[in-house]
Amino acid sequence: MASRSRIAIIGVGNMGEAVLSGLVKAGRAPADIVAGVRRSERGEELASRYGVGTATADEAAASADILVLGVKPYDVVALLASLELRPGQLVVSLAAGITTRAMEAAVPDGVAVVRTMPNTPSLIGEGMTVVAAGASASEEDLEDAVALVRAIGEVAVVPESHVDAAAAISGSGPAYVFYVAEALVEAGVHLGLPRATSTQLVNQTLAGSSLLLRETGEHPAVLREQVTSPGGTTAAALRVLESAAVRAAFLDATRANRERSQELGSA
Ligand SMILES: NC(=O)C1=CN([C@@H]2O[C@H](COP(=O)(O)OP(=O)(O)OC[C@H]3O[C@@H](n4cnc5c(N)ncnc54)[C@H](O)[C@@H]3O)[C@@H](O)[C@H]2O)C=CC1
Ligand SMILES: O=C(O)[C@@H]1CCC=N1
Repeated sequence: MASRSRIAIIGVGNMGEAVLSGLVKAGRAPADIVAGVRRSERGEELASRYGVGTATADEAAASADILVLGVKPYDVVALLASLELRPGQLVVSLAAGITTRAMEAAVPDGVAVVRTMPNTPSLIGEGMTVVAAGASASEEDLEDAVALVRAIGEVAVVPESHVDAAAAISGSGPAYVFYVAEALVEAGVHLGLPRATSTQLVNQTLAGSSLLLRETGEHPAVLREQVTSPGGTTAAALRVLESAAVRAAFLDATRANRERSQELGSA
C-alpha cells in the first residue's frame, strides 16, 4: 500500500522524537507528519522545532495512514484499544516487550501491526532498527514499515522471536556505549586530564572507532589486535578488563535486558 503517506507519531518522548527528527531530516514532508501529544506545550515545542502538525492521540490516529506508537510499553495496548482505528491503517510499535499478538487483539480486523525496535541514534539518521511483522501484516505492510524506519538509519527484518534479543543489543546498545564514554571521561580526569580535554578525546575516539569498524568491515577482534602491541600499554589495560570479567558482564547484562523485555510483554 504505497499510498500510505500520512504518519502519526503518538507519544513523542525520547524515542518518538528521535523517529520524528530522523524522518524530517530524511526529507519526509513535515506536513505529512502529525505528533499525537497529551500536553499542548509539548505540541508547540515540536511544531516549532520540526514544523509538524500536532494533535491529541485520537485526532492524530484519525488523520493518519501509519500510526507510530512511542508510548511506554505498559500504555500500548490500552492506547490502541482507546483509538478508533479503521481497516487499512498500519500500526508500527516502538515498544519493548509488547508482542504483535497482544497489539492485534486490541485493534479491529484489517488493521496491520508491525513491531520495531529502534534506537536513539535515529535522531541523526544513524539508527539501527529491527522490524518484525505481526500475523496481520502483509508483505506490503512490512514494506511500508521498513520504508518508514529506513529513513532513520539501518534496518534488519527479523522473526519476532528475535526482537527481545535484538533490543538487548541495538535498542539499549547506545546506553552501553554512553556508559563506557562516561567511564572513560572520568578515568581521564582521574589521570589528571582537564575534563574538557578528556571529553574531547573520548568523543572522537568513540566516533572514530565506530566509523573504522563500519568502514573497514573488519571483525572487532582484528581491529583490537591492531591496537594491542605485544607487551605494550593496551595489553596491560586489557588484562585488567579481562580480570574484571567485563566480557562476561556483557553476557549477563544483555540476558537481563532480554528477560526484562519478556516481563514487560507478559505484564
Ligand atoms: N528510549 C529508547 O532508547 C528506546 C525506547 N523504545 C521504546 O519507545 C517507547 C517510549 O520510550 P521513551 O521515549 O524512552 O519514553 P518517554 O517517556 O520519553 O516517552 C513516552 C511519551 O509518551 C507520551 N504519552 C504517553 N501516553 C500518551 C498518550 N495517551 N497520548 C500521547 N502521548 C502519550 C508521554 O507523554 C511521553 O512523552 C517505549 O515503549 C520504549 O520501549 C524503543 C527503543 C529505544
Ligand atoms: O530501556 C528501555 O526499556 C528502552 C527499550 C530499548 C531501549 N530503551
